[in-house]
Amino acid sequence: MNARTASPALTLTAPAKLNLMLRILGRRTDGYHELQTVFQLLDYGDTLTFSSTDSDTIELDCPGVDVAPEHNLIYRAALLIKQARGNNAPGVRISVKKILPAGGGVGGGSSDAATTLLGLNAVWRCGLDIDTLAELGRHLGADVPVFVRGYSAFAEGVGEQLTPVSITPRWYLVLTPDCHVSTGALFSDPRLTRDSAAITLAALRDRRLNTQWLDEYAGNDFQPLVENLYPKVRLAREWLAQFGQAFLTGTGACVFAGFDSEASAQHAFAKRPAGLRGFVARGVNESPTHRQLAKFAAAVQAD
Ligand SMILES: C[C@@](CO)(OP(=O)(O)O)[C@H](O)COP(=O)(O)OP(=O)(O)OC[C@H]1O[C@@H](n2ccc(N)nc2=O)[C@H](O)[C@@H]1O
Ligand SMILES: Nc1ncnc2c1ncn2[C@@H]1O[C@H](COP(=O)(O)OP(=O)(O)O)[C@@H](O)[C@H]1O
Repeated sequence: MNARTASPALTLTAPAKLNLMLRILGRRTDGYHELQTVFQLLDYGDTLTFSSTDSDTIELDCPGVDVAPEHNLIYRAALLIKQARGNNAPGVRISVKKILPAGGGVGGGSSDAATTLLGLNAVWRCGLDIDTLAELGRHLGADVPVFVRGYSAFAEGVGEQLTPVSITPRWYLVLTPDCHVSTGALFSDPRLTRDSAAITLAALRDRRLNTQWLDEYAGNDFQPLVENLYPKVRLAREWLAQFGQAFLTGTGACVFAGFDSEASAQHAFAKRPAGLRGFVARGVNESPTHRQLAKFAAAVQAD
């Protein structure tokens, strides 16, 4: 192995998120929307492995994502880090095990992008700090910074102003209706309501969001429009509602409900209507990616 390819392979989880509440407050002059949302990270996601190669290219093996390789958010994130590194970055192969539904509102593409920024920063020893990586991520998508920072958060602005929160841990059953919702098309739909009242930071109290807080503020402003446009989403959400409050995440199409135990979530999942896909996952306040990165850094240092 030559000096430019000396890093060991690194495998990281790119976790999913749920929007436990989402309010659209208004539209800015640049067309983007002011939001308030609670990002709940999940201990469940895609797996990305970064291996050094002897070439100086970025090779991407990402089956299951229906976009040209150069438009894949993983490739675009890798290019950004390569440019930020400035001097000749070694080659890398990025192999992806994709389990999150693309365009499902669970942030799979954004999380893959954030994990690539974090992973290559470590493998290539770029030394970029989290603020710089979050800023790079913002150019790839509004949801990328929360995954770069790696904590569940109350988000404002277009989703980049983050206040860490501690959410009472729960298990979530997430269902994936078989339809693709375009985020851009929804935001530009004239029927979308954009005038929700803002939650004040004071309402976050001590930043501990328990189930009582969530019961009070839960709801997603995209839900009525999405259910109108995609009846399969409404059917899935109504089926879930027999187990407790059920909501759309992000712009959909996934819907979710919270449970007190894994067993009760799995029990409900086992009863789902035929043909409906989904998964059960635990809500976490810290991203699994950051835990794995800390282990990698310790191993590299000990080497
Ligand atoms: C609304 C959320 C909630 O999590 O939906 P999901 O994507 O997760 O479903 C996200 O913030 C979405 O973020 P993300 O999916 O990264 O969106 P981007 O690629 O940045 O933007 C896609 C398009 O949506 C519109 N857009 C996006 C974010 C925003 N705050 N206002 C907007 O108007 C813009 O037209 C933009 O061109
Ligand atoms: N690595 C990737 N994984 C998933 N989607 C990707 C990826 N790269 C680019 N995309 C594109 O980004 C869009 C949104 O992806 P995603 O983050 O999964 O959606 P959402 O924000 O709704 O959860 C997809 O529909 C797809 O066209």
